[in-house]
Amino acid sequence: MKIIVGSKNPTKIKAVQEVFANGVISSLDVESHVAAQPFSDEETRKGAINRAIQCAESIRNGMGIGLEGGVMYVDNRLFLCNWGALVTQNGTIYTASGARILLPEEINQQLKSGMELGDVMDSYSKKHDVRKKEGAIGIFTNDLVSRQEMFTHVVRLLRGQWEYGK
Ligand SMILES: O=c1[nH]c(=O)c2ncn([C@@H]3O[C@H](COP(=O)(O)OP(=O)(O)OP(=O)(O)O)[C@@H](O)[C@H]3O)c2[nH]1
Ligand SMILES: [Mg+2]
Repeated sequence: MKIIVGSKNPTKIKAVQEVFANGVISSLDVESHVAAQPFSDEETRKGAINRAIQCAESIRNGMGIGLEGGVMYVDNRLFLCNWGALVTQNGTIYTASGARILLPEEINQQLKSGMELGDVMDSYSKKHDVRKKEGAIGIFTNDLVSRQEMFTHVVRLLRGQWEYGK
């Protein structure tokens, strides 16, 4: 099975490689066509779908997978959210959401000022390219759950729905 992942972020690519271990996985830098920092479940999910569609349309006899991180509010508290989409060669779209975790209020203020979480996380954690390594979810779970592990769970949910629907 040929699969194109709509990102060059290694946490996303490795998640798909783990779940589709026998697949032929490649990656494509595609636009999410949503804000660089999605601010709701709907916008984050749309970004994942947009990525997956572009990937599916770029390959014959293969599938596209889009993975998108974002933030959303529950009771006025800012949570990290994650969404994935799988688009089959006949255009069927499966979606699934991933783990959520509360973000510190100071990060909420910085995102509301227009910053991207990835940039905020690097300065907050005094690390480089957190978005490509443990992720915000890794930082705020004391590395118990990494961004790749979180996306792996999302991709399993996508694959499971695809297999059930076959
Ligand atoms: O450090 C982080 N740890 C995380 O756990 C996380 N989840 C989301 N984001 C940020 O939210 C925006 C959209 O996310 P995103 O899906 O576009 O991710 P990305 O930009 O890293 O990948 P990609 O666009 O190259 O595929 C980007 O600013 C991401 O950095 C995170 N940053
Ligand atoms: Mg991005």
